Amino acid sequence: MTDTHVDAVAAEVATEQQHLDRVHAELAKAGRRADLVAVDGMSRGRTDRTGDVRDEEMSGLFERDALVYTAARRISHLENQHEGLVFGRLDLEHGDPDESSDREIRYIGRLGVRDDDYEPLVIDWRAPAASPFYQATPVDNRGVIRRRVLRCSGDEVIGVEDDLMVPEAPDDMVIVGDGALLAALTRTRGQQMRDIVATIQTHQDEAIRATDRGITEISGGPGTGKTVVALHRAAYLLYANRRRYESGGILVIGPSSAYTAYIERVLPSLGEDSVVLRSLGDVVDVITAVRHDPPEVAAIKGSLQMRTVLRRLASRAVPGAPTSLRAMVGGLPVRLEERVLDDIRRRALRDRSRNQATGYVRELLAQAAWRQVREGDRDEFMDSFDESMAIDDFVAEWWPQVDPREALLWLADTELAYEVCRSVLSQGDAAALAHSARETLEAGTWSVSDAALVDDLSVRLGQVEEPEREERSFYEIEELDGVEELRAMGSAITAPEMSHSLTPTNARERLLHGTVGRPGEYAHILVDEAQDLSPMQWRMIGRRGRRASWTVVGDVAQASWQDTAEADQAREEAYGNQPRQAFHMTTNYRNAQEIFDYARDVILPIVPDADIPDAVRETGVDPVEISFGDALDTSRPDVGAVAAQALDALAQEVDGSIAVITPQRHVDAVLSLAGTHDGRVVVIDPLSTKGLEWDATLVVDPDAIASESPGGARVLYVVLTRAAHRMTVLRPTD
Ligand SMILES: Nc1ncnc2c1ncn2[C@@H]1O[C@H](COP(=O)(O)OP(=O)(O)OP(=O)(O)O)[C@@H](O)[C@H]1O
Repeated sequence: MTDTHVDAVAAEVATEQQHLDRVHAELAKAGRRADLVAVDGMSRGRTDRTGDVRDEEMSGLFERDALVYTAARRISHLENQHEGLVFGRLDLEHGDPDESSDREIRYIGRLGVRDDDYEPLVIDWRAPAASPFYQATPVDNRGVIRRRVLRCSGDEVIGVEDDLMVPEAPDDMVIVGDGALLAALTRTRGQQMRDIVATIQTHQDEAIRATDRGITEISGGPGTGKTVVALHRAAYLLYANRRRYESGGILVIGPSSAYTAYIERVLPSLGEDSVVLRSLGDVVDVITAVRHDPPEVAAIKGSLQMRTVLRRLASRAVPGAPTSLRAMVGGLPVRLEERVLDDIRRRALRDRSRNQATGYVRELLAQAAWRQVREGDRDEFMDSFDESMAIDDFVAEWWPQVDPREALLWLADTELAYEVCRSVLSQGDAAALAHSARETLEAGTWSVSDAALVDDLSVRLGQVEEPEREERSFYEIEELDGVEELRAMGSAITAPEMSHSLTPTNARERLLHGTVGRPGEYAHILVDEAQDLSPMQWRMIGRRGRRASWTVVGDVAQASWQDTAEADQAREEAYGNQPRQAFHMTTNYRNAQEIFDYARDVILPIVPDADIPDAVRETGVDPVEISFGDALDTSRPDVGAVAAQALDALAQEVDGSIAVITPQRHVDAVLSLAGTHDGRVVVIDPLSTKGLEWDATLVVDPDAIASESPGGARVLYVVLTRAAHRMTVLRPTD
């Protein structure tokens, strides 16, 4: 770089700093007089010179007015994140490009800010006036001469990167840098996902701003930005139609709590904190599951055949309930045998949901009792029946309120499991369900696939009617704390250990704390890693989006759910009859090309039609393979020692986060590496890596990962596409 160039860059940075200072001065005033700060949607009509404003955008405009008073709070939130409130600048031409008086400058930021004269100092990135920032290309420049990305640290501009959108820059315009995208991709990743608001690419922008009607499906191979695009879309929807989406709610579903912890900063950094993030294990209130069932059990629990099993569970007699009624009512002996009681149960369940049928059941019992007695005055008999404490006791035992979780635990009785699974599942599968329920009772924690079953049962049984809601119990608090610990480790590996000191009584109490509520409904549902949802999980999510529009993100080659036809059927039911639009992403922004080539060679022989994107960035460094000794080969260091050494090397090469990804069989050998290298290292199981990424990964025993995982090589493919810059693979000696 020549001295003149350095001076020119410094001058550009100084100019941008001046503008940023103006914005901050305005914001300081906003703290005192919040009504002078406008979120930009307030008058998007005035700033959009390129097109008409649609009706719903206008309603969005007025809704944003209401946010004026919260703007200062939001902005201070953004400041704390050090993300840079203003990140872009457009120089547009309105006539002769060489005539500086014909030019317009627009600054683009996370929120819109206006000065006292109501002139925009910053335009919200989601406003139509900001769209040329994302849509302009040299081929179709949309009036843009120069697009500039500002890099800021707090309120200081530390650099600029320009893209020139016309063949030659006007004489008075300086062009700096090689473009912002590559700079962003080369940066260290850290522990949490960052927003990409400054470098959204044109094809991504199209998916982000697509109409909110019906179903939007976003597909693409690993690292193509599906997740980050979907999250920006959520922020866009809130902007474009705030009334609908803020009051109706947006639900974002991801595969694991490690994933929700990973993405949870993106929306707040875009100025939105009203979106509900849930992992598949905590969609149902009062259940926070992180434990995974073994693949074969998860496959049974996820399949649509469970509907029949759950229907039978919900309608059978309560285990241990009396099988006949014997009581004296009004001095007369009442005897109702099992067959009569069964008929009453069936009739009650035909007309009502179980937990709402208690009064009705009493009526049916009274009628049956009268039919049997037929002596004296009917009304008198009915009154006596109504007031009988013996009948109260009987009803309490025979027709108690049934908690859906309790009903699922009935499966722990193998005979009962055989009965409700008859002709639907094999005896082996029924026994596996029974065994799994017993394990749940021992562990005191639900598995991720149990959540969808509880949800289904809760709808079948109806809301449990309780006198009043319980306080949050000791076990609930403890369980949530446990989850935080897991999040911190970024690993589900230790889940079963949380329960080692539980007695059967408090394990049960922990499983049943709180009350399962009705499924909440949302206006928009965003599902990430959709290829992994089991049919029963689609039903669970579908219940929350009966009137919702959807954004659904996935890649079939990364699937860990095998029966795609059944999952597709359940997905169709969840969508309902809504229009669809599809977007396909083809550029891998995450993996260095050398890393992705390695992963591609693993997946293509197994899934020949896998969606293979282009990786845009090279590092010149291939993944490293190292072998370790095992019980049969003690001439080489064991896996723990080799992993520690390989990790030291990776930690030298990258500044950011590192994951050691290990199959169950090597967990003990590598667990002590978690938290090393200044807390940069997590140890994580293969399934929990879905949707996440690190600067470097250490992949332990890939063949074992494939053989231990439900999706086999597809899960290994996920694992091999998690590293941005470096990857080391450890294999046992042949
Ligand atoms: N336009 C962009 N500018 C900067 N970074 C980007 C851009 N698009 C994507 N990225 C980065 O690429 C990485 C991969 O994105 P993301 O996790 O959304 O991909 P994905 O398609 O969901 O991946 P996978 O299916 O493998 O989980 C992230 O670090 C993301 O920030």
